[in-house]
Amino acid sequence: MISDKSNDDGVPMNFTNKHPEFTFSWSRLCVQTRDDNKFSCAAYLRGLKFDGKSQQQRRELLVDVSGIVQPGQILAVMGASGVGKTTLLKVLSGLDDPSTLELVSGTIMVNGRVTTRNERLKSSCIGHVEQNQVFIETMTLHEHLIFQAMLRMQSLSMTDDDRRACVFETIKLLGLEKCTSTIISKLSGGERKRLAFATVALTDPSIMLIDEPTSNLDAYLAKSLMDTIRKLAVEGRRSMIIVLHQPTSEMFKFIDLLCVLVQNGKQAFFGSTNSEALPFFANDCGLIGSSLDVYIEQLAAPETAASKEALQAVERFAKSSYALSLDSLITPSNNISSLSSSLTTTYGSTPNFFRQMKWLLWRSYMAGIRNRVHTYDALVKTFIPAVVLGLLYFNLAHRNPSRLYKTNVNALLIVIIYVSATTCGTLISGTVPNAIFVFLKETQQHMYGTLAFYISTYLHDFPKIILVSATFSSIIYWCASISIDHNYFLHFLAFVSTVVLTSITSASMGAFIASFSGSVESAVATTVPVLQILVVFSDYFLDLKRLPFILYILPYLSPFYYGYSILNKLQWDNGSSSAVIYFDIAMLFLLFTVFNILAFIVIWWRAHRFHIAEKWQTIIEK
Ligand SMILES: Nc1ncnc2c1ncn2[C@@H]1O[C@H](COP(=O)(O)OP(=O)(O)OP(=O)(O)O)[C@@H](O)[C@H]1O
Repeated sequence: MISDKSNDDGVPMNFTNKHPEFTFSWSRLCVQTRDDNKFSCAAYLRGLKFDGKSQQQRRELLVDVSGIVQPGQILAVMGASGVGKTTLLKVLSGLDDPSTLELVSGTIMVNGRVTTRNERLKSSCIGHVEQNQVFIETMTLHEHLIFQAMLRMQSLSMTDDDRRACVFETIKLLGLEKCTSTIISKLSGGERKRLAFATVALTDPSIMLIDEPTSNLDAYLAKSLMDTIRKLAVEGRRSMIIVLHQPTSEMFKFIDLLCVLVQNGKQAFFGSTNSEALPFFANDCGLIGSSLDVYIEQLAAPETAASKEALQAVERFAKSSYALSLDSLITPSNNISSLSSSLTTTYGSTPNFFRQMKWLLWRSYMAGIRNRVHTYDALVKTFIPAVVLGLLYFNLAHRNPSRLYKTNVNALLIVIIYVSATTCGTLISGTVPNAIFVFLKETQQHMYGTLAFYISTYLHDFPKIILVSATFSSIIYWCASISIDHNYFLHFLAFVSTVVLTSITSASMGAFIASFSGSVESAVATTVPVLQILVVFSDYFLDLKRLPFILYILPYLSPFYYGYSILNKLQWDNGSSSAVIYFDIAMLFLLFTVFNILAFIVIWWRAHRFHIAEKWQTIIEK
């Protein structure tokens, strides 16, 4: 519940100013989909569609949509489900996905100056509360906001204590005190909505775009939240755009401007809620009724069920005096004074690298300690096969001193590195795609860079990989009494280190596969067969000298080839082939480094490709 007190007290200090005031306008926006029929492997893996342009069937999502909102005003975008309200908000903030959407034409302006998607994304002054905000579900509400405050609040002069105080005020403002320590996955729909709003409000943006703030809220909470939004807009001189799905007459009290979209993303109205909307719908369109919610209900009807008047609303609006006066307000300006307060002066500054690392590691730790499923999964995958294999091969030397002994030990060596490497490879590919998904969202807000993300993810997962592979190999080593060396302890250390090194190399391959996978499922489904194929090239299953020429390179890419070679020499050569062992170790390190660099490059590319494409386009157009 939102306490009356938080609203009566007014807007907290940190939300009331300092940001520049921006008039936000857009003119004749037309948006189409890039529907692609052609199957492509990259598209399957990433859900992205780059090629096959010739086979595209484009669909119009927005047609000639224009509007303007000034500081202190609230604009509500309304219309039936699927008419393009969310698409409009995403295109305005720059959070649209250029791989599936194409902004065909139109201009988006701040203080009359035309902006690019990249500029809007970079600016700390545009805050977008998405319909389905991405959260790390195992964090508590308070931890989530602390993380956001530490990396997302732009003011460099703020101390960590100031940031904590802002989090406290935001929680109070949105009536979230009751669930401060609740894990996000356990929050109700309404609480998630308010948390999403709080996350963006923390950054004190001048322009706020909020997708369906009142859905999932009861009437009292919806009214209280609208009251808060109104205060943020009026007292904080913000330009607010909200999407409202089911407007009630109560809601219109909070709104200054109205933009109505109808089927296929066409604009049926833009203007003032009080003085223009009622006369337009009643007199110009001839709709039946006397209140705005009744008119909007009629406009939201599907084409087959809509009245003749409702169907003509788009045409009537285009010819109306309201459209003409809107056109005169949204013409781009080359005025120098408006340039001086342009978006480029509000680019967010990313915190320094060590701060990024510190808070990313903190978040991974806090989220990780509650992720019991993942911990149990790793334990089950480590202990059960280790105990089963340990029992099957128990005391191998004494049980089986025959000529089969060597064959059995070699089989056990390859089984150990294969199971350990696959467990570690899938451990990484089973978590990294989700982390990348959150990273791609957060990097748009300039919270942290690719390097800090990659290193912190690695530092968090690295100890787990070492623990899993060392525990697994140690259990089997001692159960099977593998060592025939006199120096048991040294042999044991070399053995376990080899299994760990092979496993972290396989994990780096898992990271590489995960870096371009669209989901955990596709990453794991690719990592397992890749490792299965590579184990065949370990020199255990095949006579590698007889390989066809075309496959000649594969053993050199296989961590199992080097790992098995080291274990084999440690077992039977009694230290006589140390030069070969050093070469194998060096190759494992090389593979580890190369695959990590490749994974980093792919993740960096995914985070920056649209910026680069936009920059190229600007250079070409110049
Ligand atoms: N990236 C995309 N690729 C293809 N089609 C899309 C894409 N994004 C949106 N659409 C389609 O565009 C239409 C408008 O979607 P949008 O989410 O903007 O509607 P909406 O008015 O916000 O609906 P709702 O009120 O139900 O949230 C829908 O038919 C949707 O399927």
